[in-house]
Amino acid sequence: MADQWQREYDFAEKVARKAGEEIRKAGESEIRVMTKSCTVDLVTKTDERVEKIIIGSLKQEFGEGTHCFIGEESVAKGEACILTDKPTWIIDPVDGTTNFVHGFPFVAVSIAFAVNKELEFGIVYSCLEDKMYKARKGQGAFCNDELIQVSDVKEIKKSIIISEHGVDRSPEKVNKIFSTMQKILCIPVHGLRGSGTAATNMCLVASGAVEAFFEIGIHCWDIAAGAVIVQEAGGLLLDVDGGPFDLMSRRMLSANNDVIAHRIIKEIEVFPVERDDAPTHRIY
Ligand SMILES: Nc1ncnc2c1ncn2[C@@H]1O[C@H](CO)[C@@H](O)[C@H]1OP(=O)(O)O
Ligand SMILES: [Mg+2]
Repeated sequence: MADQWQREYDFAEKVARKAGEEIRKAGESEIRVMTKSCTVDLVTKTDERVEKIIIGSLKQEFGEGTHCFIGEESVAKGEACILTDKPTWIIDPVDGTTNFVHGFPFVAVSIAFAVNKELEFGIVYSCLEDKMYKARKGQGAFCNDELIQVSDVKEIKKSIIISEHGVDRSPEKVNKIFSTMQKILCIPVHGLRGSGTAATNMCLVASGAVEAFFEIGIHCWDIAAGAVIVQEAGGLLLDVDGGPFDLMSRRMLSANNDVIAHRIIKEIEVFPVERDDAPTHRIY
């Protein structure tokens, strides 16, 4: 059916905008910060409240029990993080919580929808910049309703690459992350960047501002919506070892093309992380 999921897609955009408005308003008053797995893994009442608003609105619109939900804060409170064949919303209410707490101006709402374990569409609302990124499978990617495309740069020495360092600060992991960054920086590339939100980072790949973004330790809700946007903008998604992308693996490389992707993969020092859908799942 040509316009199957169109109603969900249109509604998701409205909900993302409403969530973004809530985040903007909340950022103007005092933000009470709490921690989750460790002292640098931050969460606020806004994360929890906005997730409730998003899931509540979706349930009200589409009926209780018809869809499944994977939301960052619900999973943090012990709900399952398993992707089944059922229509499933994958939600990060505030991607870039650390940025939000500090007033660093990149914070995004990320909402994706999957059916039969395939992503149908993704919405990333970068709410402080007021940029609405969206893409639906087979229909192109857009920022504020204008078509976006990945960059056509093929020379790694003319690229900007994004990576982040996550919240796990064990020296062995930090060493691996910085060793990878050092090798990439010394190729040399034009620059290394990071906006502090994975969802926005993926939109920067999709809109051609950078050539690639990779991270190990990322969660499915950080990247599900961005994954559709990158692919629909002509980019590709891979595992950090060059294998197929797996949404639940917590390993992701998005790039404008396979030349850039494989040049970066040569430099990535992989370290183990527990899958999002591991039975013993712990967030960190
Ligand atoms: N353990 C982890 N490792 C790596 N990235 C993580 C992470 N936990 C969260 N992130 C996400 O990675 C980016 C910064 O590294 C943000 O998008 C952040 O999402 P969050 O703000 O929703 O927690
Ligand atoms: Mg996130």
